[in-house]
Amino acid sequence: MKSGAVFRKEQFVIPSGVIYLDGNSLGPLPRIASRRITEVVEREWGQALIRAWNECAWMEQPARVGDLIAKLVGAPGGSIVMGDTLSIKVYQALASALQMRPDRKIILSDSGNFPTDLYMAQGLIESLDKGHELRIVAPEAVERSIDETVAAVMITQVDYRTGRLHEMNRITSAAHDAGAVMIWDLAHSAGAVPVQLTDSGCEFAVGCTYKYLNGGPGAPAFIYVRPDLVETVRPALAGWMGHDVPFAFDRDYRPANSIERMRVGTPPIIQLSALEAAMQIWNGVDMGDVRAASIELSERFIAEVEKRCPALHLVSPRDPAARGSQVSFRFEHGYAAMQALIDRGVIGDFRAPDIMRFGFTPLYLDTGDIVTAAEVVEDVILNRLWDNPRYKQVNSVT
Ligand SMILES: Cc1ncc(COP(=O)(O)O)c(C=O)c1O
Ligand SMILES: Nc1ccccc1C(=O)C[C@H](N)C(=O)O
Repeated sequence: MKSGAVFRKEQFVIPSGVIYLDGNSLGPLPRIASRRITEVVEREWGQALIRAWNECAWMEQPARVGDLIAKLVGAPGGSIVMGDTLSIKVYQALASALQMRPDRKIILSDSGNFPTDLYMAQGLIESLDKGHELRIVAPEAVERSIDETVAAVMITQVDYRTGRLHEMNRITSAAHDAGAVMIWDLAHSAGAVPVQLTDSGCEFAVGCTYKYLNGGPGAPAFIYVRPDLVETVRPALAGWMGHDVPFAFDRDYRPANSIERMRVGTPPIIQLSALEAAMQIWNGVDMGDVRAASIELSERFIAEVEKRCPALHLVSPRDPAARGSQVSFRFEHGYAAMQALIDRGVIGDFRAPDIMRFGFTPLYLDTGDIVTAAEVVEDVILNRLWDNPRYKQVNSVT
């Protein structure tokens, strides 16, 4: 059975024998991206050389691809630009936000945020040396912790460990009621759940493109700035590609009068081209349909796993409306169990100390995959296949 209108597995390279439940960490290779990379390398870079910046419109690519992302996250054209890694985009958004509230010193985030977001905040605070403080509260406590001392609320919408989903509009309204600036990290949201940035009213949003958007390892991040602010935000990283006229080579920095001011340096053209091609997969895809299919798959997976493996404890919210597009289970031997699963073609990942994480991506997963994956989980858990010295814990990616 297929998960409805959004299923398009034939457009991806999925190795045979693999059920891929880690598209929430690194999306698989879209066939169109593979073809496009070859073309960009051989024809554009190889033949056009430096001329390609003009002839192949390389220079406009960060904004052009930003417009494709904008369609998926409910933002207008011209409000998103691509570049750098997500860590850098978090830094830029946060630095800009703090400049907008010079009298306030608190950055509010939650313990479900991904470490790099918190580290970037800590690093920025040190560099600024103006007495800012990072306040980290429990995910459930975010809304009630927003008060008039908070300069910026910086939250990742979907908790990378538990999959818990924050209500974007509610938290944004609470931030605005207290006069704080709202920054959303959409790393686990873009291409996973419906997002309406314009409706939310948030000032900034950032996200990566190598997960649900399938742009490939190291694909550039995106940053959204609310259109009414774009001519006043300070970009923090004053790189030449964000200059109003980069090729005037002025001595002094003057930011572009558009979202382009959030650019920093030379864009990664090959990687951006892979992403631009990968975005074609979303043509005709409704995020509401993706969400419905994702919920169907994740509900089925939870039911199948709980029926078969009482030793696994769900740590994701049971209410699908309160989850992103992933499901996590706690299991004491989770690391070893995940290695055993991966050995058997069911690829998820592990997050310390004991979380087995599974991502649901209806573009290339169907119910049959989910049931098969649950059967393999059952085999690994009930037959203690994890209890093997080969699966001893090391500090690895998955
Ligand atoms: C919420 C969040 N922020 C940031 C990152 C990573 O940032 P970067 O792309 O700079 O490695 C991730 C995942 O790697 C993430 O899940
Ligand atoms: N960028 C990576 C590079 C290597 C391994 C994992 C990642 C991830 O993206 C992890 C992801 N952010 C997570 O939610 O765990």
